[in-house]
Amino acid sequence: MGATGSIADTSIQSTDPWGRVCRRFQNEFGDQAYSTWLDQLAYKGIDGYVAELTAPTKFVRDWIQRHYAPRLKDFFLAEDPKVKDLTIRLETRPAVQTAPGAQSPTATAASTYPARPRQASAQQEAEGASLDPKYTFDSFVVGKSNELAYAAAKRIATAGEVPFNPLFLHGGVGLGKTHLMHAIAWETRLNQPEKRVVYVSAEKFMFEFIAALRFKDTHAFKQKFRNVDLLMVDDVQFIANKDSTQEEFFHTFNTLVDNRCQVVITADRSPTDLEGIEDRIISRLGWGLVADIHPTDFELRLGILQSKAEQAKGVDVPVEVLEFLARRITSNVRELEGALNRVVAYATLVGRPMTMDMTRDVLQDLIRANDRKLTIDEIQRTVADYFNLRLAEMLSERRARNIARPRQIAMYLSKQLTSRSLPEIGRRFGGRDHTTVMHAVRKVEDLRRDDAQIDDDICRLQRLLEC
Ligand SMILES: Nc1ncnc2c1ncn2[C@@H]1O[C@H](COP(=O)(O)OP(=O)(O)OP(=O)(O)O)[C@@H](O)[C@H]1O
Repeated sequence: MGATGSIADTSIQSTDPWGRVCRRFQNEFGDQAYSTWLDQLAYKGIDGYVAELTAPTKFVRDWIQRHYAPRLKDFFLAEDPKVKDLTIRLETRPAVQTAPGAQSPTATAASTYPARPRQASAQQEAEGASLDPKYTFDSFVVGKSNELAYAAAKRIATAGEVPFNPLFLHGGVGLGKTHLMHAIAWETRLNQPEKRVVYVSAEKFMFEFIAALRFKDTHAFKQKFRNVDLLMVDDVQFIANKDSTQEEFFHTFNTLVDNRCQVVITADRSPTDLEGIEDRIISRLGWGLVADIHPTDFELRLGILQSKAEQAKGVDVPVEVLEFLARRITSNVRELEGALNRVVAYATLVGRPMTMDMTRDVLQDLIRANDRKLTIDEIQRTVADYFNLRLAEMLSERRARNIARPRQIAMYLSKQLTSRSLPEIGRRFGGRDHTTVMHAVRKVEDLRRDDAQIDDDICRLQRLLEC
């Protein structure tokens, strides 16, 4: 929050109208709405008869415009009779800087929100608040590994017929499943506010179900989860081996799908790999569209970092630091964000420009944890991809230079970057002799000295292979 934005700052309240506008807002809409929405704005002053505010993202700006702008104008007018209008401009702020070391919260609570009047009540706002306002489609960076999941999620959030039900998103930890679900919820709220949307973690679904059984209130529970247009259940693997919860989930799921209400499910693995979940449920989960979010590649990690770093206004993050992070922190996006936050926070605190040495120092532990052993298989695939060859082609007997050269480079990299012996490498390259590998290694060493283009290709490949 900008210096002029905090209502806790009493000196501000007494000297400009913003503090008092905030106080009015908080009284009318509640603490939750204040901290979720208004606290994100910065007050810029009153220009003539227009009160000027800025918002950090398009999403926050649009939301406030739609839901709160008329009341905000009233509040300004009450403070200053000159004010006839209100503008909210977009001004990105240093999001990574303000939350050093913090990881984005993962919403776990159920959030239910029926279609709401333009002016939401504080209670309704509090219910919606477990959705993270940062998790929108705008802030989701799309790459090869997540494009199907993104497109399917977007499709659900946009009005119109959806040709698949349910949508089952799966992928490893921290790859954006929850982010996409929240984005669906936010976007649906904007585009189709009449829809009843429920987002719930499978864990919360189970706890609510158990509570309903305990307090003999299963009717209300069923009403809540079956009387919706869009149900999203996060981390469904959680209900593995929980028999009665599974049963209830199955009925809820069937009721909704039979009524053509959209269901979105996420899990850390594909339906067929889910263990401890009944076969009939697994089979139904796979009926719609199953979209896998694959681990990120270097380009996507770099894209995500660039997008986060752009928000870190006032902190200059050198490209080489971004590339270094994208190369070395490969585990998941949550860890990647955490790493950037840590370096930004450190540079800000010590007041020094960010350098590679600083980055290596600050992230020693993370870098060590992300060190991994490259396999010959990965090298072969990366090299084949890089030179636009099929893997089988590269491993074949063909001697045409456009195939033989990449093969030699892959052999060279296998020798450089793994601890495999020459005969082992030969075997992995279609059963070739160790002398062939030795020849390839020498040849590539010579070429690197004489041919700048080849040297450049190999440097790029090494970077791609995260070495
Ligand atoms: N493609 C992306 N673009 C921008 N941010 C991303 C992307 N993918 C993941 N993130 C960010 O990474 C963090 C982790 O994502 P998220 O919580 O959605 O992961 P998840 O797949 O639900 O993980 P888990 O299995 O732990 O629940 C979030 O801060 C999210 O915003």
